[in-house]
Amino acid sequence: MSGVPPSLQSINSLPVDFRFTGSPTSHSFEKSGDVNAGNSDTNSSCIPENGDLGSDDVEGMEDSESNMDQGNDESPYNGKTIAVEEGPSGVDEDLGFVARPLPSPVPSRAEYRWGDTTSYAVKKKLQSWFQLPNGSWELGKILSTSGSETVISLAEGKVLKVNAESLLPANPDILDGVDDLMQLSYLNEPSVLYNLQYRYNQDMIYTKAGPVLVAINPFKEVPLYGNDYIEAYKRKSVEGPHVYAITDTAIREMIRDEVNQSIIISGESGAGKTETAKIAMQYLAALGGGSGIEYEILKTNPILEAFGNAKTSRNDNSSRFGKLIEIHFSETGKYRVRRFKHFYLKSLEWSNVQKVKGHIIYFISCVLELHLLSERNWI
Ligand SMILES: Nc1ncnc2c1ncn2[C@@H]1O[C@H](COP(=O)(O)OP(=O)(O)OP(=O)(O)O)[C@@H](O)[C@H]1O
Repeated sequence: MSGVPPSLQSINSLPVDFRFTGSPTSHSFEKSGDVNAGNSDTNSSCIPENGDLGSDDVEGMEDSESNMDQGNDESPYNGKTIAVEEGPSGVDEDLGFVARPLPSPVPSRAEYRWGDTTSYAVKKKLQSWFQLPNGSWELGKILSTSGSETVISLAEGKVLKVNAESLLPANPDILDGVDDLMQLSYLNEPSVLYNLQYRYNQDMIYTKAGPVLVAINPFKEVPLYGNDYIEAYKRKSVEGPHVYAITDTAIREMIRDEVNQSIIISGESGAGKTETAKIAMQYLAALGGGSGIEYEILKTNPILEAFGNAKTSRNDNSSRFGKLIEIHFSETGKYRVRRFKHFYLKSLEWSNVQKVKGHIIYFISCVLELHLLSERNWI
């Protein structure tokens, strides 16, 4: 398996067993002022030739759009307007039941927020994202606006009349590929997906989201690892988002604040949790000077995997065990950071409870714990 999603599909609209297909550079989604890019696979067949898809919303898309809404009920991006229903509430004497109170027509704070950015984008005629009925996002340029109706030009010269509230503002080109999603002016679903894809196309598989590191599985070798990179992150001569940087921060904060640290690696099966844990351990092992028990533990991985892994429909090398890896550091490490001969790794395996016990634990199947211990407590 390799490659990127064929288009900027909505997270909520991804089928359960969505697979990556195609090559890493195929189907790349360009963003330009002319909006002449995008995925030709997107659902153009449902768009009438005159491009006029109705005024309130996109006509001719009702069926598929309502399907889309069903899949996106929780999304703040589904462009739904707030239904203001009128009618009595209280006891209905004819029917003899207590009518439920009607939803408040007052938008929530979140709705105000999204509404504000959308109207700002429309007013300024910024590039905006429009969600097609198949869930893909397409970039459009706002041509004109009157009332709630907006005319946008999409890829391949398609011109649509849409409800302004169904649009989400896109970020200016200067923010393309920022290494922290927090830097985006507009933090909405298509902007996040676009930014991740933009970086992924250049083999930048790591992106920060504040203190969280987002990693995209490249399904190929990427030139981001090895001694040169480890040295660079140790010296802090590079600052790009990386597992090495997260691991470095964890260890430094453990030593500085004398507080144990945990690195929680979560993601669906095949996302790359096990590989990511190994990359973090490589960094710790290198801090230990490149010899000692830490390397021995790393070398046991293939043996553990031989017994504890299996081929599944999602991953040729799927871990059948959850992993908790505790790494104990001596207090003296505080002063002699390089002397990690004092630490040892203890790798605990427990049967794969996360696969049977459900959702939440399922996503937390690899935890690295860094413990600062007094040497006299060592076993
Ligand atoms: N950083 C990476 N660089 C290159 N390939 C990777 C990387 N991360 C993951 N992969 C590829 O993806 C495959 C699946 O990754 P991995 O086994 O770590 O997934 P997982 O999240 O642990 O899955 P599961 O929950 O099923 O055990 C790996 O065998 C490897 O081929």
